[in-house]
Order: sequence, then structure tokens, then C-alpha cells
Amino acid sequence: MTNAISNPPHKIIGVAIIWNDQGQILIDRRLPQGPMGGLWEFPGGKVESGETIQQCIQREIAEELGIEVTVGEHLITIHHTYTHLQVSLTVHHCRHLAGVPQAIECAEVRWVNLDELDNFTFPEANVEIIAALKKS
Ligand SMILES: Nc1nc2c([nH]c(=O)n2[C@H]2C[C@H](O)[C@@H](COP(=O)(O)OP(=O)(O)OP(=O)(O)O)O2)c(=O)[nH]1
Ligand SMILES: [Mg+2]
Repeated sequence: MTNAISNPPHKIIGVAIIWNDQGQILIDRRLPQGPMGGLWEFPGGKVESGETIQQCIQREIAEELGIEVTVGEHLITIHHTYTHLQVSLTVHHCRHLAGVPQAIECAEVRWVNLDELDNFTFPEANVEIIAALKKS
């Protein structure tokens, strides 16, 4: 088999579990076009060169949602292989500091309670993140 199929490119992704003062978590819906279009996710994106995970998360959250967060404790890192991409989802708890979340680079944003997460469809790799979150 070709290498492209057996060994797709690998990206490190900073992922944020953003908590508000009501104990809710922010989720966003990916744009309909593109990979995993229309699925819900925890906000985040690819780490750029020279950037720490904390810097990546703060930048992605500002770019995608227009809000400020503080990046806290590491929750879990999930390594997952999709057809076209291998991802290392590096997940941190974060706290909402300022700004009203806006759907700048996503289709929709919502604050939800932990027990509401099961009502939304997430990418395959998120099953383990959500399980870790419920245990934490
Ligand atoms: N942000 C985020 N990405 C996730 C989650 N679960 C999951 O499998 N992913 C995957 C989807 C994508 O392949 C990858 C994140 O990359 P992305 O497309 O959001 O990257 P980005 O924000 O830097 O966007 P772009 O500039 O490349 O368009 O990780 C999740 O909960 N949050
Ligand atoms: Mg993203």
C-alpha cells in the first residue's frame, strides 16, 4: 500500500474545555464544508511552529470565537488516526475570562452542561475525551 494511506500526516492539536462561571462548557459546530464538517467539537486547532500548546489554545480561541481564556490543567492527550490525518489532541481545561463567544470560524457555538454532551455528534476521537471529562 502507499505510504499516504498507511501513514497520513500527523498534527498536534490544542483543544480547550472552556468553563464558565455556571459550570458549563463551550462547544462549537464545524463548518459544513471540509473534514468532519457539521460535527460538534471542543474549540481548538493546529499548533504552529514555535508555539506552546497554551499559546496555540489562546490564539485559536481568539481567532475562532473572539474570546479570552486562561489555559489550565492538562486533561488528556488522545492519539487518533483518521483516513487523511493523524492527530494528537492535547486537551486542557480552560476558564472563560472575557468576551461573548461568536461563531467566527465555525457554524455555531453553545454553552452546555456536561450531561448534555451526549446530545451532540462529535468526531470519533472525542469519545475518550468526553469519558475523561466525566471522570474528572
Ligand atoms: N478543535 C478540535 N479538533 C478536533 C476535535 N476532535 C477531533 O477529532 N479534532 C480534529 C479535527 C481536525 O482534523 C483537527 C483540528 O484541526 P482544525 O481543522 O480545527 O485545525 P485549525 O483550527 O487549525 O484549522 P485550519 O486553520 O487548519 O482550517 O482535529 C475537537 O474536539 N476539537
Ligand atoms: Mg479548529
